[in-house]
Amino acid sequence: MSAMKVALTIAGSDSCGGAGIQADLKTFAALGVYGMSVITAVTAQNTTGVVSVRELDAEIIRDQIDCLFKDIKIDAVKIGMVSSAEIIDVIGERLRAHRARHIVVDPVMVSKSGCHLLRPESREELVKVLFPIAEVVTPNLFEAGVITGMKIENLSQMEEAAVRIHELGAKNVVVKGGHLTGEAVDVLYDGECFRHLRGRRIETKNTHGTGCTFSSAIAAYLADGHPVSEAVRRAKEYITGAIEHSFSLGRGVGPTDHFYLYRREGSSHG
Ligand SMILES: Nc1ncnc2c1ncn2[C@@H]1O[C@H](COP(=O)(O)OP(=O)(O)O)[C@@H](O)[C@H]1O
Ligand SMILES: Cc1ncc(COP(=O)(O)OP(=O)(O)O)c(N)n1
Repeated sequence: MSAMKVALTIAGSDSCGGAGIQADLKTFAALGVYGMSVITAVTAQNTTGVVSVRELDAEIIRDQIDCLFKDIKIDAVKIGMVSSAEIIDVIGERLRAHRARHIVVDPVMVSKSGCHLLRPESREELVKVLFPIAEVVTPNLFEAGVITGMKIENLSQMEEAAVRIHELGAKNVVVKGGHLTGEAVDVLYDGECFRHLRGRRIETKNTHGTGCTFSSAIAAYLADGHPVSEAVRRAKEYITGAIEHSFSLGRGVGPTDHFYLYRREGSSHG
């Protein structure tokens, strides 16, 4: 039997479990990878929005990272909500020190409900410190627009944004088209070629945590030894299925289902 693969998420906690650390750990588990977490911030959040945010101190973030890397071989790392420049700096410095491999950066900026999960004044630091250590970065249209200063409304603009983000140091860029209309197409750029990852658009309001789930699925497949293009292709298939089986929870935007493949026929949810 081959050794268990291990993935680490460095992200914020989402109290309602649809995004952040909780979505990442569910994704790792569903994909058969052992999941570990470094929490950067705690959000009080439900399906209708984010009520409040508390960043953790840089020291406890550093200690979480150091104690894991000193003890355990980590096959891939996903980075989500990082909140502030100080937190970004400690993550970048410690991941470099530990020579972390297969880093996926989801440059989370604002939640779907409109709450800032990264201080706007720290956006440049995120790009400067975390993009050069990333194997894959996964901006959505808004994030790609902020990073490049472009207005992005179609596939050719997504390609141009991917090239510019690649120039900022990320080895592979996936610009996600989840917020366009029509087919859900993402653009992968590896510095040489573009690949269009096409998925059927699912008509649902329940898309809480889609970006978190997609990026942690990429990390899980990288941990499992897949090359980037295959990891991204499989992650796209996984998020499409998870959105297809998303469900209503609470009064707002419900979560995706990570475990639909495991449910016995006949079981149901709302
Ligand atoms: N309604 C949908 N139907 C199918 N795929 C979707 C839908 N919404 C988002 N996706 C896919 O989910 C992934 C995450 O994208 P997106 O929702 O844009 O990220 P974020 O949560 O960062 O805004 C992408 O692969 C995107 O194409
Ligand atoms: C703690 C935390 N991290 C990230 C997000 C954003 O998640 P995302 O997958 O981009 O989608 P929405 O939550 O905005 O639907 C979050 N909400 N909370």
